[in-house]
Amino acid sequence: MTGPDTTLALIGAGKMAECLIAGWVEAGFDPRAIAVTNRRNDGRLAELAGRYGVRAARDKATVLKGARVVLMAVKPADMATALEQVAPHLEPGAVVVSVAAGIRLADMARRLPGHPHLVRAMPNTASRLRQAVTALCAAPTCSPEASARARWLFDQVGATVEVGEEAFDAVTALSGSGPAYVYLLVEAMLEAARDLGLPDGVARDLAVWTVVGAGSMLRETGLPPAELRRQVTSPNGTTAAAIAVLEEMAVPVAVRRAVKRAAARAAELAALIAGSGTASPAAPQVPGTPAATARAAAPGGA
Ligand SMILES: NC(=O)C1=CN([C@@H]2O[C@H](COP(=O)(O)OP(=O)(O)OC[C@H]3O[C@@H](n4cnc5c(N)ncnc54)[C@H](O)[C@@H]3O)[C@@H](O)[C@H]2O)C=CC1
Ligand SMILES: O=C(O)[C@@H]1CCC=N1
Repeated sequence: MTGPDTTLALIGAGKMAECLIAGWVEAGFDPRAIAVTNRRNDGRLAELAGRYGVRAARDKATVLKGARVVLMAVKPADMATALEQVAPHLEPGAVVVSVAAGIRLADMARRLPGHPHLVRAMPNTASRLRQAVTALCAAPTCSPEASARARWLFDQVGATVEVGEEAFDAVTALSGSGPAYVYLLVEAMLEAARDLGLPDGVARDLAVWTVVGAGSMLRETGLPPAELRRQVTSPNGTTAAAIAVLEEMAVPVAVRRAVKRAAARAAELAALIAGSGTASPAAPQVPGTPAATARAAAPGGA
């Protein structure tokens, strides 16, 4: 599946990098065409090399040699340093793709002066199973061929969609972070199932297939989620009783607020590289939540 044009270097060997590597190898990508590096020499590189057969090296010059795609998979706070380390070793035609939340194309360009082929991407961890959705946006300076090269890679691990850069914080909040919202819901469903006396294994199977089935219904029928929900909800039945509790507890309001807070946090993370110094390393609490209220009430709290 791969040739010299898709020789790929990953900068950062964390969770997102591994999900992408797993997806690409599963897609038939030659693991020897993938090189990965990491900041720390803590066994992580050997682990990935052993698990997937990829090449791994601490030295950036080694992994970047011949790379036609350079995937930046470090945390937003580490992006400035990582880009500056990469800059001297880039092949002229390489496309540099960042998957970092918040980091803007203009911020990448500042750290890679004179390098035109820049792409932002927001995948999610389902790339491990080739079921991700990835949003992409290329810099205006990026050649169509380089942009297509980047998109092709993400096509191998799920669906892709091109969006304007102004949409990226919203995309990050929706589909980048989105799997975690679903997992939280399943965690709570499983805790309730245990309280109701269901064995853990049975409950997990039931919950997993429920989520898979609901996702497939959304995808295959194309119906609005409200209509699909209506089909489940018999008047005065069990679902109606459950939904009444969720609405009483303002769960839909909380979810809307959570997704918007994630988007706002992406915008704050942009400041980490822009150097404005306004971003806090940890996400601040949403005003009105118990933790935020407690902090605000504490001496010196804000
Ligand atoms: N985890 C997720 O579900 C998703 C993460 N992302 C983005 O992917 C990026 C990575 O996230 P994770 O994999 O979750 O984080 P992680 O903390 O698991 O991995 C980041 C890795 O980068 C390494 N690193 C830091 N500075 C480096 C440098 N200068 N050179 C080489 N390696 C360096 C760290 O040692 C670490 O192993 C973040 O920017 C995040 O916003 C995007 C979509 C989903
Ligand atoms: O939580 C984060 O900041 C990253 C970006 C999207 C998913 N994980």
